[in-house]
Amino acid sequence: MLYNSLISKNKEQLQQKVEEVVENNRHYAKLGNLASYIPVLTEADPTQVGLSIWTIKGESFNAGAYQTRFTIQSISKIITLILALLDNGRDAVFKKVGMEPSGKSYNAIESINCCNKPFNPMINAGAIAVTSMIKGDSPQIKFARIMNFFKKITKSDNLELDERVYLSEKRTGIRNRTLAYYMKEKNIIEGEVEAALDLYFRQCSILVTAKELASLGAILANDGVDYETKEQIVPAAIVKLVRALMVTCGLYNESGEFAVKVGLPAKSGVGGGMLAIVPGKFGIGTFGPALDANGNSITGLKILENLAQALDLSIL
Ligand SMILES: NC(=O)CC[C@H](N)C(=O)O
Repeated sequence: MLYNSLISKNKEQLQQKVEEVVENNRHYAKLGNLASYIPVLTEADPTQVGLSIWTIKGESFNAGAYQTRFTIQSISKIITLILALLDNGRDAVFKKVGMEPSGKSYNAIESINCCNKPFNPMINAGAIAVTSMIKGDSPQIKFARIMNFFKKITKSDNLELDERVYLSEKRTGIRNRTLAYYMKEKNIIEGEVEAALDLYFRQCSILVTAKELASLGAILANDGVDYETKEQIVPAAIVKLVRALMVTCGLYNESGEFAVKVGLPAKSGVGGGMLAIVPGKFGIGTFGPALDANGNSITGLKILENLAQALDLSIL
């Protein structure tokens, strides 16, 4: 495989490739738009592009705005899903949330299936339901548990909440409120609806970098084992489940096209981040806040497509 020969023989070649794909795809930013339904997100610089690769041997290759901080948004859904699975077990979680692609956008009003469950944990409705299952005696304790787990799984102590983005979304998140109240009526949301929404808005507003996403990706590529300490942070069976949902639902109604063009488990966020996993090899984090019509980073998609082709990365 090209990747194997690159990593063992010539690290400079891989570093060069990383820089090249960032430069070659920069211009696509012009074709996208910032997420304006969360007003503070329109303050981002749409021309920024960054890429980071973190291997399971602990090596990293970076280019462009890979250290710029942005809100994690929907990429947080995979981390809270892992925590909810650890807290409640697989049966309890999937009693309330489905495992099928919805074929609709991440905040579609048609997010609930015929059994009154949200289609999957990667769309907003499913993620809000999952977040409502996280354990803790108070909202503060629940958020502290989420934050600590985010820090552990990204191997970064620098994570913090972007208070302005959080308040901006809390004020304007009417669609998420609508979905959550409907799910409360159907007994999907546990506890108070506003408390679940508040926790969800907070988890989405945690600041990360492309490099931190790549590090998280490396742990998921390494079947849940921290590539430095060798600690099993997430059981391998949960990693498999999450990677499967990323392939089928991670990019919402663009997941099928992405599987054809790239062929990797991935998750996007409207803050401009993308995370992709190359099992057994490395994690990839990208940043580019200009989004396509489906809410996925336009430069992130192009970068991943180019990288997958150049390094023959598809797992399919
Ligand atoms: N796709 C996304 O990143 C959506 C996350 C955003 N916080 C929302 O709930 O709408």
